[in-house]
Amino acid sequence: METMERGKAKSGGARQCSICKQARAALKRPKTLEQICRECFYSVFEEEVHRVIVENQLFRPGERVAIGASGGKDSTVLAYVLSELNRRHNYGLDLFLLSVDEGITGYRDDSLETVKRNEIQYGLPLKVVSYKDLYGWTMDEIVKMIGLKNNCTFCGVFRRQALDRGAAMLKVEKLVTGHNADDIAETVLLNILRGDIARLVILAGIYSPNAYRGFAREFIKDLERIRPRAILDIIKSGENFRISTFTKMPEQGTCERCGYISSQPFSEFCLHNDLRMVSGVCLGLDVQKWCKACVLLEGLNRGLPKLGIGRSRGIDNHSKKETKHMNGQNDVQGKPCGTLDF
Ligand SMILES: Nc1ncnc2c1ncn2[C@@H]1O[C@H](COP(=O)(O)OP(=O)(O)OP(=O)(O)O)[C@@H](O)[C@H]1O
Repeated sequence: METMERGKAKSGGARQCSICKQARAALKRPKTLEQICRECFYSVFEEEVHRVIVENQLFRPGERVAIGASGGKDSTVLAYVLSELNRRHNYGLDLFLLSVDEGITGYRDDSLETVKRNEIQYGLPLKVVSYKDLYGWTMDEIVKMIGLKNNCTFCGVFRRQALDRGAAMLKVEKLVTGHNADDIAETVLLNILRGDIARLVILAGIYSPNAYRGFAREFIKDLERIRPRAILDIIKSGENFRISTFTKMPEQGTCERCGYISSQPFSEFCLHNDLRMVSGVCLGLDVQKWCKACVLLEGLNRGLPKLGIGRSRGIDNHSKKETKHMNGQNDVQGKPCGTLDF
């Protein structure tokens, strides 16, 4: 969104809001190219969210809905807008804040303070679930064991499942998370760049920042500078993709170990990656239908943290050593190991 500071410099003076025709315009909306004031922006934004909720029949009266609350700007806006619209339009929803405490000192403990303030401001009950309680590990402890390189995989997979588990504890029918247009456009672009069309359809996952995403972010921000609508158009393209009937879509199942959602059974992962699979036993584990969180956790608990972290080109020596160590034998055939990205 372009603020009027830049616009003013170009036009040489402040403009009037094109909606109320009274206040000074504070920003220019990329979506409509209108120059509008702060108050009018709030009301059109809230009205648009309401329209999306109604047109897509996102909720039913009486439903229990959890808001994934990280304490960041997106979920704070989401918590505010949803509680406000629920009250204003009588949706009849029972709203809750749900926070996952990953156990990252100096980061999540700070943002949880914001969520606690939201609990009071919006009068929404808060449930906090922690990695320590759910998995027995904090992210700080995981990083100590595995290092900085692959920790995003643990954080992302555990967070996704922790939200599912928190939602089950709250007995909610729905869980909503906050995503801004930049994030969604990046995700569309990344999925195209990775050739991951299945993900493009479901726009799945709460992604953690990584270097590749950083490049995608810079690229779309550059595009936006040249053409303000670029971000919205990337999203539109993502929404309008037609998937060929040959594209294999991820199947959702239930993890046989923890009972939560798994989008690709670990047995399939073993087969795809040429790991020996004999009647449901892969790497000595009975992993016929394990979710990725369970595989990662098993790796941590066995002191084999790279178990379940796939590589797209060849299996590295460390992983080979780990899998040998687990079985005492040559269970891994040393063939390429695909990226495990649920
Ligand atoms: N620790 C968490 N606890 C609860 N919900 C979370 C947590 N982390 C992420 N989410 C949910 O997933 C959404 C997207 O998370 P992401 O990590 O992409 O952060 P973000 O885009 O910076 O959002 P935010 O500004 O809300 O942190 C958040 O808006 C929130 O709804």
